[in-house]
Amino acid sequence: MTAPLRMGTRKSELATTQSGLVAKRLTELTGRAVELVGITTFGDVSRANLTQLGGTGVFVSELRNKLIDGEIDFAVHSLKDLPTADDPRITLVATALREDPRDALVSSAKLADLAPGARVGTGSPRRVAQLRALRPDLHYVPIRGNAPTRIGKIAAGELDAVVLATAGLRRLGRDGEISQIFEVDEVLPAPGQGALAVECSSDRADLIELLGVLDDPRTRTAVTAERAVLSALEAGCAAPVGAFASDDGHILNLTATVVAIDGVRSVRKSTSGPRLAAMDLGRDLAAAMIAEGAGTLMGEQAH
Ligand SMILES: NCc1[nH]cc(CCC(=O)O)c1CC(=O)O
Repeated sequence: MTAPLRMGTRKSELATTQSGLVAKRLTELTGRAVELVGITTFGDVSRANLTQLGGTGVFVSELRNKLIDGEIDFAVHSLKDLPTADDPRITLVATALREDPRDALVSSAKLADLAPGARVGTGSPRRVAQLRALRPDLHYVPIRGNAPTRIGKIAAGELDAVVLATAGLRRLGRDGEISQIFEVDEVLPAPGQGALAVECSSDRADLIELLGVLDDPRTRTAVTAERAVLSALEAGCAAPVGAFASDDGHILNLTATVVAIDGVRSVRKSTSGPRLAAMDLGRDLAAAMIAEGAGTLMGEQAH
């Protein structure tokens, strides 16, 4: 009998749920059994604000080290948590199972109906800046912790609303608490939001072939374009950068934005082109945004 594949995952409920979905799909497609290996990352332990942790990949590096050591065969991450910098020892072998990419408001009211001065929990500069453009009169409160902890602050009376990814809420079965899903023209999601990433060691040609069955080609092109924007802007997952692409099988439509933290000034641009030119589309769009001052807007909030 073939030994089960060892799948590394963070231990949060969302991470294990997402990893479980990938494991189930892999077993369906290949007949291979999968064993789950729970791993604690620096991002799980540190209580620092994510924007202050310095550098990207706080949720990812430990899992990558274990892939390189051979302790695990593959790892599953939220694609939006992956750093854009390429590590040649690691292969992004599949981009899979993209859920609704949009951001959601968890509250008893829609954003427009919250009372002036209401407290909205989110630590993401991207979300704060875009929400300020819609409701400049609300208080945006930085929060951390997993989704259930964040939502719990509403019942505890600390917050009136929290903003989270619809994808995570659906996967946790908490989407019944959503009062509003933001359209992408209101709040542009983070690059890669809603999609899962499967990584393995670049040395393992056997696994690259086996795990490749998990890849969804349209998700691959969309997230390639979105992440190319982020990479060309030299920004990480804590930057005030939104990007969303959709691939109809021929044409890729891509929109990206950089928003100043005051929510007033922003650069937003769209483009479209052949799906196989995803990387160039993203890179060219970022260059056009920089020409319109996107770099200056990002620089302002770096420190
Ligand atoms: N940065 C944390 C993170 N990484 C992925 C998700 C949700 C799932 C996803 O976007 O795929 C979340 C929480 C959130 O933003 O609500």
